Amino acid sequence: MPDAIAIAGLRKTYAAQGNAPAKEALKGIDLAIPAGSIFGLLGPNGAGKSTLINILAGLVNKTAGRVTIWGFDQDVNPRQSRAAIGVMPQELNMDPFFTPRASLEVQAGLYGVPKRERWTDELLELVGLTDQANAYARALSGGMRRRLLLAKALVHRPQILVLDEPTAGVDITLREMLWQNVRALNRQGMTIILTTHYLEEAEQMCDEIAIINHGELVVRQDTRSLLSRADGKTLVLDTGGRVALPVLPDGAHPEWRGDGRLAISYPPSRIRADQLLDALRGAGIPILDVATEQPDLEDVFVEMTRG
Ligand SMILES: Nc1ncnc2c1ncn2[C@@H]1O[C@H](COP(=O)(O)OP(=O)(O)OP(=O)(O)O)[C@@H](O)[C@H]1O
Repeated sequence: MPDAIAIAGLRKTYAAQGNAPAKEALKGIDLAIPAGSIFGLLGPNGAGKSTLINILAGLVNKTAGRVTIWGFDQDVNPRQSRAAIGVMPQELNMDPFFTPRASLEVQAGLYGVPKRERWTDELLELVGLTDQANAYARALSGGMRRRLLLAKALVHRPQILVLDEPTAGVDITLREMLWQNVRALNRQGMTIILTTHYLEEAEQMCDEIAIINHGELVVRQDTRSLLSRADGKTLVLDTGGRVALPVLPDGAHPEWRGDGRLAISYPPSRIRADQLLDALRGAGIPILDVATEQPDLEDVFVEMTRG
């Protein structure tokens, strides 16, 4: 797969303003995002995610480094590199006097999309705004505005779609609709980059994940192997009530839960589940039911961004 985006040595320092000192928001990021992926960009508040996205979108000037979008160097071919990317921003401000249809037409005009190549009606249909096509934007609900922002990001048929916190404060129905849209676009070949604070969502949606912290890339991995980095699993057993426990393999930590079940956390890199089960059975402890609990992205995230 060629890279949709290649970033090398990317730095951003915001100049000092008044009493605020200069701020180094990105400290030399190297990152390649493969074409066709759904890529998650995660990090705690202030990590530099918006700065990175705004640089990609051409809204913030970088201090140093190279950004190549769909094969076009941002400094050499600014127009082509901008045309390859569409950004759905976080904030919901929009012109209150434009209807959704007019908004999309204006946006298409800004990108120089000729009239016959516009797909306004299809876009309105795609995001479920056909019925509101001619309503004033100020009459749209927050959810409808968000959908309009998604449509606006797509007017010029970009190869890469960037979503900045697309589901922050959005209800379940809208969230599902957004994700259906995003998956459908991805199936058609569009590369998707998203930031989100909902780690569960990133875990479900993203093929690959990068975590940045304090302006540095701390990890970039496919989601599955990232999850397996957290070396901790839990075996949860119903032993029919509290019983005396035998000695367990070194590294296993048993604990009785409030519901009377026995939870044994262990590092799967060193201990296998059957060693634990053998030890219990060897001590004559009945095992009425077994479940396992895997670490999730939240665990990995906390581990990677600690300190
Ligand atoms: N225009 C600016 N001028 C000065 N400092 C800025 C500016 N924009 C961002 N910063 C600082 O740069 C750092 C990175 O901010 P950024 O908004 O990129 O983080 P983020 O990861 O997007 O955070 P969040 O999840 O809260 O949106 C922060 O310390 C922020 O205060």
